[in-house]
Amino acid sequence: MPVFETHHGSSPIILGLPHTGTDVPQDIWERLNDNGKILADTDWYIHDLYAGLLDDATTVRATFHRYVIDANRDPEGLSLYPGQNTTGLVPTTDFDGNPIWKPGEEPTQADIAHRLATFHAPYHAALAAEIARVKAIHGIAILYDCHSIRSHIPFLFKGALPDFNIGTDLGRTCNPAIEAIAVDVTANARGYTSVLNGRFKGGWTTRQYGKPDSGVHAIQMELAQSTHLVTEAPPFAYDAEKAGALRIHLKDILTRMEDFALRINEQGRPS
Ligand SMILES: N=CN[C@@H](CCC(=O)O)C(=O)O
Repeated sequence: MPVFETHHGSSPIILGLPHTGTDVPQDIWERLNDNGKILADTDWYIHDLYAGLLDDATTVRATFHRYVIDANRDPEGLSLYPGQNTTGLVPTTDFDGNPIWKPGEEPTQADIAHRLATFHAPYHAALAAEIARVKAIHGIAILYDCHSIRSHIPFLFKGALPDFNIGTDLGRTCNPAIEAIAVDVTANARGYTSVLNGRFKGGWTTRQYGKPDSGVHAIQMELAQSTHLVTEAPPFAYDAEKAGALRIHLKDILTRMEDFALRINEQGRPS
């Protein structure tokens, strides 16, 4: 079972998709409790939502579920938000704080080490290789990490989440012009709400790869699932009409970021 899928595109944009996978090996599946087996914290359909928005963007998609191991967490196990509720490298709870493993079946240190080597490391080796390949072509690479989450999760945040949650680790992970594109498009998207570096500031992926001084820019987009699902509960069905309206804005963001990267590349070329 391949643990990731890649499309080697020609665009300067790379779409990271760490949380849309639903594959769980049988031996791990048997250790999940009934709550865990709902796989509630999946970024449902996010790869479909972004499909075809750019002509030839690179995509790197984890096919394994985040309950196997979370590709958007520090492999050393460091918390994304020390002191706040969040989920870990191999989560023990879902986003509501409820256990996902049968009693006595929580992952051991040996399990975590095995899953790091089998899932997390190969996914990130593929992502790093694509970033290097794209940067070699264009002199710049923009990693846009695609996420979604339920809009109401009291364990993680108060009230309702905005529709678009842009994360750049307080501006550290990309050129300000790239951040500004996401802010401008989402602020002007009628009927939608948005925030920059609110509750979701960018996960480990964004923080790890976003090194603007070296030409690698990273930005995370966390979408409220109410923008493209029928309901944010099982069976987590896709709402094609809502998604169609949302895709217009996502396409605008990605197209403008691609144009920015191609322009920078042109300007940076020796004459
Ligand atoms: N849908 C996923 N959300 C991300 C959020 C990362 C962040 O805190 O910015 C995650 O848990 O990995």
